Amino acid sequence: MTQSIVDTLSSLKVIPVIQINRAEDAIWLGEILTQNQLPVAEITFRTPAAAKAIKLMHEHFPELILCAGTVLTAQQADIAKEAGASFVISPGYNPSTVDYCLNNGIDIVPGINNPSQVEVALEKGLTLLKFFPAEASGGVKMLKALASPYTQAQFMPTGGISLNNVSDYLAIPQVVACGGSWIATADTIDKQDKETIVNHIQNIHSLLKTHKG
Ligand SMILES: O=C[C@H](O)COP(=O)(O)O
Repeated sequence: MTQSIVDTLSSLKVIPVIQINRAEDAIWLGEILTQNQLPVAEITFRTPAAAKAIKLMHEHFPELILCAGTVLTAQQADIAKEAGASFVISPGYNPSTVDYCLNNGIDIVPGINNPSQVEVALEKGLTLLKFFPAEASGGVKMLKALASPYTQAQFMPTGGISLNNVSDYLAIPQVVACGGSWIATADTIDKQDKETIVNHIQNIHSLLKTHKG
């Protein structure tokens, strides 16, 4: 992972986690994200449209930081990279997928939610980790406890995060950015409900203006 991408994620603070059913929706969605100063998206491999959606978003908005989420296999990691994703994210720590990515120049942010997984990741040289599922794993209290022995680790908490608790996570110094599907849910994307998505982004910006750190 390049420091420049980590710095950009850290300045944006929130990553929309996107499940897309019609790849073409990636175009208007990418436009909304870039026009509303949240130029970042995690497109999840939870639908057959994921790869094409990544490709379309990357082609139309090359300035947008694009990653592939729910990457479970080496093959998906390859497809994501080929489509234009800058890095891939997995829900858990899958040793074979991680090793494949490390050996093939694909940046990966693996999911962890306990100390043993953090240590396995650090041993591989991976310091940016997804804390997932954040709320169900103990939330802010758990992440603070988990982060404290590993000063070199940084985290992207995801799972159960919303406007109500995102500030609490961002207040932890080792948190780079939080992921969340609430910004552009699968349902709002299916309905092409652009107004709701823009409102969510504007609410994030309003909240972050008051966020210290
Ligand atoms: O990896 C992505 C998560 O499933 C998103 O969680 P969320 O829907 O609670 O924001």
